[in-house]
Amino acid sequence: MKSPNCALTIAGTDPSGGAGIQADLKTFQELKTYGMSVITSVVAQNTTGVKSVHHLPLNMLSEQLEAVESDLPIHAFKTGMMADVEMMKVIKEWIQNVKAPFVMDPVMIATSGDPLINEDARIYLREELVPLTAIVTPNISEAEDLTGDKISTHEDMKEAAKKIVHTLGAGAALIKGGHMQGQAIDYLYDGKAMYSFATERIDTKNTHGTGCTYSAAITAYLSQGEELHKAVEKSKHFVTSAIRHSFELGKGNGPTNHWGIREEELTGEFRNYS
Ligand SMILES: Nc1ncnc2c1ncn2[C@@H]1O[C@H](COP(=O)(O)OP(=O)(O)O)[C@@H](O)[C@H]1O
Ligand SMILES: Cc1ncc(COP(=O)(O)O)c(N)n1
Repeated sequence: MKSPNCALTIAGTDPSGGAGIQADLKTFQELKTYGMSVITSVVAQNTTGVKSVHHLPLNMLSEQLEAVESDLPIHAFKTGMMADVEMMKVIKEWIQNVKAPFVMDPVMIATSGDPLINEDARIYLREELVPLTAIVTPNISEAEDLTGDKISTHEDMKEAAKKIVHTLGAGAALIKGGHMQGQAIDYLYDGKAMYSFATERIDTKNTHGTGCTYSAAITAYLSQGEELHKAVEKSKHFVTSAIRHSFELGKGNGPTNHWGIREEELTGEFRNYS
């Protein structure tokens, strides 16, 4: 068999299987992408929240990165939880030798409200890592943190996307509207054009891992050579299906369904985006 497209995630874990590394690998697999993973932190969490976190020693982080990069192709990679500046420095050094699109999910707070990254790390992420990205995918509060501006309207979302590209130096910015009212609308700005991706709001609390799943899907499509705005459009479809078919599991915010898209292929429920 020919060699597959290969995607790597660099992120924290979720033993309950809905977010982090576990969500990323499930997404890669669904999208026929060979998935690889480098763990930054082991997180004891479930659908109700984060219980405790253990950061891997820095040498283990760099040795994992080296183990993957020295042996296998990387066609695209993403980062999720990177808890502190020391870890980010190791990852930055590694990124500088890798010639593949970098998708950053600027993970700061879990859906449960628990912080996943410290204050110094927010600044380092913004100043040193955002400029290396092909695309950064903040939700509303992460976009507010990155830009320093309050976001209340769709116009504010578009302004934030432009600022993240033109002022912070990202390759592109996708501002996710999951936490706004009304339709679930996301805005993508790639430095030239503004695109919007809209779906109906699905009435569910089971959204644990949506951001991880979305950015992993974008990484998978980019690893296949898909053009950026097409990769986002297809990923919006993927994450919407995952939310529509999400699971009533656990006592908190249940996980999304990574095979939701297969259920829709069977029943023919496809959506178009503006
Ligand atoms: N209830 C919902 N119905 C439909 N789409 C949603 C819903 N909640 C979130 N989304 C979508 O899921 C994706 C993840 O967005 P968001 O929840 O804002 O990110 P995060 O998980 O990082 O907080 C976006 O495409 C957003 O529009
Ligand atoms: C290790 C890890 N990374 C990221 C998230 C964010 O999850 P969500 O996609 O729900 O914002 C999480 N809960 N745990």
